[in-house]
Amino acid sequence: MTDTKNTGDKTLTASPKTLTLKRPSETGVVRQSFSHGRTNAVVVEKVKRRTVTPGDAKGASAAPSPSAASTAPAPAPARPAPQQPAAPQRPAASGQPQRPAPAAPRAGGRPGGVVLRTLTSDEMGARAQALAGARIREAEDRKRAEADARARAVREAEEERERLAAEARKREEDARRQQEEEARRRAEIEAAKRAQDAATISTPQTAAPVAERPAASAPRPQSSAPYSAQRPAGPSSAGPRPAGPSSTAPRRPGAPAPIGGVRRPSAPIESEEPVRAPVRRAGPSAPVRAPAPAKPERAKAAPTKERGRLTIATATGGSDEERSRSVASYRRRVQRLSGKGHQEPKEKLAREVTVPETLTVQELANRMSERAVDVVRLLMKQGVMKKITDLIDADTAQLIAEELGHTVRRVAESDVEEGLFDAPDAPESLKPRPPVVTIMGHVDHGKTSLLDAIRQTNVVKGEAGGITQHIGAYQVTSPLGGKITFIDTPGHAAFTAMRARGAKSTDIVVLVVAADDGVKPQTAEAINHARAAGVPIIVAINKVDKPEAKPEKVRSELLQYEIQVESLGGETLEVEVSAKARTNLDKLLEIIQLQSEILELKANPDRPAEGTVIEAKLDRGRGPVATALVQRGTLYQGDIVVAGSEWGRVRALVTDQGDTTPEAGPSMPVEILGFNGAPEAGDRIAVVENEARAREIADYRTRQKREQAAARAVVRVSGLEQMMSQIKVAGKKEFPLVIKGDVQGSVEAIVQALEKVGNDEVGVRVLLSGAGGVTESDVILASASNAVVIGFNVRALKEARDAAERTGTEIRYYNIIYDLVDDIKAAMSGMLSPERREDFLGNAQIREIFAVSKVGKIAGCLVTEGVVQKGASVRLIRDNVVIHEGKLATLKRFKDDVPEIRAGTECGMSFENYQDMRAGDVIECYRVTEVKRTL
Ligand SMILES: Nc1nc2c(ncn2[C@@H]2O[C@H](COP(=O)(O)OP(=O)(O)OP(=O)(O)O)[C@@H](O)[C@H]2O)c(=O)[nH]1
Repeated sequence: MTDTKNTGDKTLTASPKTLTLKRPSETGVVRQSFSHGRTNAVVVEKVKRRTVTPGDAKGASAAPSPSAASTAPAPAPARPAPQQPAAPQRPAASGQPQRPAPAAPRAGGRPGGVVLRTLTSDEMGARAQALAGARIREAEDRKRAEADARARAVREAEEERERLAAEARKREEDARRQQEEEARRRAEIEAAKRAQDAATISTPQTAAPVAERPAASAPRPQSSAPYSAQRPAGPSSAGPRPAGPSSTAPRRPGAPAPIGGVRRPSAPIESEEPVRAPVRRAGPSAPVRAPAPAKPERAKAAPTKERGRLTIATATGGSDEERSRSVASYRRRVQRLSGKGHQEPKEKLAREVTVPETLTVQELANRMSERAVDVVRLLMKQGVMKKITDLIDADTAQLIAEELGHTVRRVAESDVEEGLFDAPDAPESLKPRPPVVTIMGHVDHGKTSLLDAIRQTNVVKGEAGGITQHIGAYQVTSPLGGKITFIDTPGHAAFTAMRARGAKSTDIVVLVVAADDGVKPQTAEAINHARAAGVPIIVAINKVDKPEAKPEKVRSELLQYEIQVESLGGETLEVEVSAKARTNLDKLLEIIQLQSEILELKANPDRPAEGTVIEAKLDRGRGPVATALVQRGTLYQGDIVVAGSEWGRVRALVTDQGDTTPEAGPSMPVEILGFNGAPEAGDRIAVVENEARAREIADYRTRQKREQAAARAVVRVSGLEQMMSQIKVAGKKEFPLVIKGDVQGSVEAIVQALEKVGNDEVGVRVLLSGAGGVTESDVILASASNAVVIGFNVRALKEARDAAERTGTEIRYYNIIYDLVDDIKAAMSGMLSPERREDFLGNAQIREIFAVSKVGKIAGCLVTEGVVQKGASVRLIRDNVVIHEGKLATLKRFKDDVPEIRAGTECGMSFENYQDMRAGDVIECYRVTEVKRTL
């Protein structure tokens, strides 16, 4: 232990062994500067130590002054000295300076350690200065803390206000939603009542609306779970509304008053509005209740994400914590919570849906005003997998439409033609019209000559080969003043179909019979057509100028066909004419007019026109041209017309004289320009109200045509017989042709004529037929099928000629139908397989069978009849049954090969590839020759 005494200017330290005298030799003040701006002055003292031996101790002990002895207690005898020297003594021994130890109160309350000297005035000044600085800083800190507290209080008040405002909005939304729920529930109950479904209305109407929610819509978004779970607790647990900040919360004008009272600001909102994490986080007093597990995580993550973000709120001095949801965001959230399924169901409109025979899924959906995807879903439910572009039939469409609560009106596609033709006319609107006369008769009996004579024109000379090849229609004026329309039908059998059409649109048939030729097959045919059409006949006995003319014979021959002419006491008018000599032509016209007067032919001219196409062609300069006969109404230039699968706007009307006319009344033959394509002879023409209708009808007819063609292509097998015949047809050789003609009628006639040329084995196959020149595409089509192109009264275009040369396709031109048919017939004959003709040679009987090595079996025979020749065909007959047919391989007389053996001679025979001969078998020998056949 060491006792230290402060002796004023020196310090005496006594220990049992050593006594150290410390003298302050140097002192100073060191100023310490700290980083936070404070400074401290420290007094530094340097002490010199001197070590004294025990001998010196006396002197040393005697040396101190009595004052010093009285103040310093004698340490040595009072306290036991430590055995080992104190650690601090070592540095003292080394003579190093020692800093005074800080004064620490000892247990006895006496200060121990080094006694410091008093502070200097500088030190005191520095200390006072430091103390003053510290006080100033302390005051500043206090002020700052107070300011912070105030700002925090303001912020908290603001935040509280925001939260209450949000709460008020929430209450409004709740109220609105509750009303919607109520309305929806009422609607559901109404619907349930309508359906008279007792089960669905079993839910009590007085039940809390929120409690019904999950039941009303099973699949709810996940987020709606806490909402619905907590919702009942809200209004019930809220209790009476406390007067407080909530009463000042902004309320939307017109919005219903919040129900259920105001909740306490913290806990209920926390638990009910877990999404509002930022607001909750900001509140210092907001305890985090236990909401859905995911939500607090999101709330924690938010601050790190938003840290450092510059927003308007932060820029204007606020903080992120003060942000609140916008009304739109709130609305979105409410929508999300309520889910799509909770939207008030739209009132269902039951429609009358027009369902045609087929329609696409999309089309059906459009007609029902439903979503196509719903229709597809319904179809899938019924096991029908369809895309929206797929076609469905009317039955399926009806099923779907009725499932969706609509009514169905089924319509047929053919309904597009409804009301197109034959609308009845009021009797008072009917006015007399000219008769339409068709001239019929056998070939070369003078039909065209007669008409020509009547028209005083020369049509005969212009016709190729002198044969009428298409219908012409003309109007003439009778001597009695009235007009008569003539239709000139060709007389050749190939034109039967066209003639039949002519009869249909005819009021009177003039049957031309040549007096020198009498009644012929086609005369009879014409009679039948006229009868079938219910058209009266006028007999014109022609060529009476000829010396060999026998009109009486004609009259009597007609009796066979139940035509009794007037001169024989019958009702059929007859007149002897000569087209050549122009005799009795006026009489013929008079008779026609008289007959028409008897018929009282009338039509309403003041209605949209109807008519029949007599002929149609593709004219190079004028486009498609249809020769038509107007039968009812009046056709005007500019009218929209439909004929067959073609339609168009009438560009021009041309009379039989070649003049254009703005209109064509009943019974007037006229050429119509403006069709999109050439219609077919016999097609009925109708004027329609607009292009859309015309297009609809044309489309429908095109579809029908295509379907009919496809139906023809379908092979229907029923019964073995039909199957066999079809195999035969399938094996039929075909002569493919592409036929192009000047007019549709000619082409039709050619096709019919050629179809008659074939037989069971070979026949014509027309790949394409139509009016117009031979085009490049015709040639390409023909080359693909190795077909021949026929041009009747037309020529090939240059490109077509080039294509034909390139592909090696043959183009043949004709202007006479007979030549064409004969050529095709000859060509087809070449395709016939030659006829096999069998010529009997002789019979031989097998007497014995010899087995010869390397050769095989040899039959030893006797020729019983005729001759047997080497290489000839043979039949082996056993018991009258043919058991082998083949060739005779060897024929030997003894050992020599011979070409033939005559009856009564024995010989040896062997067959090609056959060994099973037996004694007693008969060998029939014959030769096969092939004969070329013709059609
Ligand atoms: N002598 C005489 N010859 C006639 C008379 N009428 C027509 N011919 C002749 O009979 C031939 C045939 O006349 P067409 O008018 O072409 O006979 P078609 O019935 O029209 O013949 P297709 O058009 O082929 O059906 C022609 O050579 C006429 O000159 C007539 O009254 N007297």
